[in-house]
Amino acid sequence: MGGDGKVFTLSEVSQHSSAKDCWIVIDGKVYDVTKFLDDHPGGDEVILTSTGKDATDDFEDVGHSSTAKAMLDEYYVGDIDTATVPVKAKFVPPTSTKAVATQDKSSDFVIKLLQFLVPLLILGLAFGIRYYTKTKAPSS
Ligand code: HEM
Repeated sequence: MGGDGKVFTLSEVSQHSSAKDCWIVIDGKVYDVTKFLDDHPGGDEVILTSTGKDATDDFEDVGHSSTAKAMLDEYYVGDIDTATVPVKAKFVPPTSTKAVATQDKSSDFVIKLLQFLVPLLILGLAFGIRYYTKTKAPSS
């Protein structure tokens, strides 16, 4: 089946969400899988739950074989108007980058301070011991 360059909106595609008339969207393309529903090895239910939305992730997550991917062409009816498909939410790390940056800066400062203070402390201790042992030592 050829697409004839047709472009559908997501709401148009959503009108074909039943077992008797079933369209799905995968990778920006619209497929009329009505005739395939009964033959689908994964059953018709899974395909029906993937209607009315971008089913690319559903299709990819299953790990369909190249044979399955090649079968898609047969059901191609047109393209989706991508402007009508909601953009997927992007992953946002739980802590803001600003907080992480400040945390990094303060621990950096503590490390630098310790790098400066610890040798001084050791030097001071060495001088202290030297002074103490020198004054206590019996004079010859
Ligand atoms: C036109 C679209 C689709 C085609 C041509 C198709 C084709 C196939 C084929 C040939 C298999 C057998 C295994 C393989 O060769 O990878 C399969 C399995 C499967 N498909 Fe699809 N599929 C389509 C859409 C979907 C969608 C939208 C879902 C939704 C999640 C889905 C879920 C599954 C599952 C769960 C299996 C595994 C069945 C099992 O191993 O028990 N498929 N599909």
